[in-house]
Amino acid sequence: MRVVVAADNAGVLLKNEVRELLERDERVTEVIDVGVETPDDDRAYPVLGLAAAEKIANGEADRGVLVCGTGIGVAISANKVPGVRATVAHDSYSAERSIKSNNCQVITFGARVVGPELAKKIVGEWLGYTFDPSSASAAKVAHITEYEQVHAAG
Ligand SMILES: O=C[C@H](O)[C@H](O)COP(=O)(O)O
Repeated sequence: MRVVVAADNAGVLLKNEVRELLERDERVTEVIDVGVETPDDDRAYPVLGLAAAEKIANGEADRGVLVCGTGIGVAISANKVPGVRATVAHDSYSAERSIKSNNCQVITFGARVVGPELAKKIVGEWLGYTFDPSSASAAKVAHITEYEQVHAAG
């Protein structure tokens, strides 16, 4: 599994901790870090969230972990990229259902909301979940995709 990570300056320290976790996880074949790398880089969260989501949309990454102050801004941004489903998930159950119900490729965290140990525990669990395309949830996700395709810009 190839995982893209990104954060703004509010989330960079947590993102870097998650990146180290991912780099040690045998289920992860590649970690792509689109930044920021340090807290003095003040590029805004949409820049990073959109860049990461585009890696998924263009097939360079399978999943993403994005961090900002709340997790909300990067989730909104990532969801603007066609084909990408992203959500903030600060608890195990939501993280699990984000895959099994919603086939989200992206999980987001708020570094001002959740501690690093909880976030890393959730990421470890999240890596183990897969979406079942034959499940009852598949048609619901397909409804979103169909809307997106019908209303695609351009
Ligand atoms: O959702 C936005 C993030 O929490 C970001 O890190 C902080 O944004 P703000 O500076 O606009 O509050």
